[in-house]
Amino acid sequence: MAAVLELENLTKHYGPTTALRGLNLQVEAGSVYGLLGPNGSGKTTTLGIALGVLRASAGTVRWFGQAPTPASRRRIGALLETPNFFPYLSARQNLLLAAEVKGADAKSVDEALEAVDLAQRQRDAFSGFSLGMKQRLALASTLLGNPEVLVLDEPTNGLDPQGIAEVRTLVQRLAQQGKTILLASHLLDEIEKVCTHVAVLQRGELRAAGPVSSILNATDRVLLRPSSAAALPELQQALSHIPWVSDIKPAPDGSVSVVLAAGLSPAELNRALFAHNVAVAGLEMRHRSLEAQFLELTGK
Ligand SMILES: Nc1ncnc2c1ncn2[C@@H]1O[C@H](COP(=O)(O)OP(=O)(O)OP(=O)(O)O)[C@@H](O)[C@H]1O
Repeated sequence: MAAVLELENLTKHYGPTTALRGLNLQVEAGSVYGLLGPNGSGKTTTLGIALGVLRASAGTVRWFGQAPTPASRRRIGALLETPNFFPYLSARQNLLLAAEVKGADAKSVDEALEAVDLAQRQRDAFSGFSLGMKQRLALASTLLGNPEVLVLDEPTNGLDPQGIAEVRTLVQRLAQQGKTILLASHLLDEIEKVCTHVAVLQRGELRAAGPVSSILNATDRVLLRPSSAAALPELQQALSHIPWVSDIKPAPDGSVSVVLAAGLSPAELNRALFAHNVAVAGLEMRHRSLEAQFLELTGK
């Protein structure tokens, strides 16, 4: 996969405040990359530098393998803050104005309205729109000119639950259509639902990065209940002989939790124990949520 965006060693100082410290990040084509971090962790600064609206104190930005140019900028649609739509103009009129500023044509307006499911409501005034519809229109404005990449800062911020659901569904659909998406959020839930990859930022530093699924899998644990209290030592003994089992931890309730190497399943563990003549009374997968990891990573 080609790298769409590469950030190398980005550092940003705002006077005495260091907002980013040597950030490295690579966004591959076709991914939905989540930038996850608490308030003030540097997400907006990262996006601002990537888009060229902020200047880095040090480090480099490459889009599509090259230093940014006006031509590469046209391949990117961005939503950093809520656009100022005119309340009494229709959705279509607002987008036509935005298209004029961007140098996009009317066909692009039709496509964008279609993409965000507002074609039916395009003649209605913006002021009558629900929060979700307003944000979908904002997303439509990023689609003008049909960019390959979308950069979205907290796209569901301030929305009601219905609006959040609408916007998340839309982001997923745009990703399915092949857009590469870089999205900042402080919501773990959002990242888990929408993103393929995640980078966790804390105080301007990268704490973890990778596919959402591998970050989750890497820390899943399997919980085993021995057939009786007396069988516990035997179970632990057998586990210690299985090379792809690690971090064997007895729990206060008499069960044992372990970590399996990548790609191995609880069923395979059961078979391996059976081969050691050990049968367990229970075996269950405990997914450690991204939230638990995030809290651990950020020391909260
Ligand atoms: N224009 C600025 N002047 C001074 N400090 C700033 C400025 N912009 C951001 N900062 C500081 O830089 C740090 C990172 O801020 P940034 O907005 O990038 O974080 P964020 O993760 O996007 O947070 P939020 O979600 O609250 O916007 C914070 O300490 C913030 O106070």
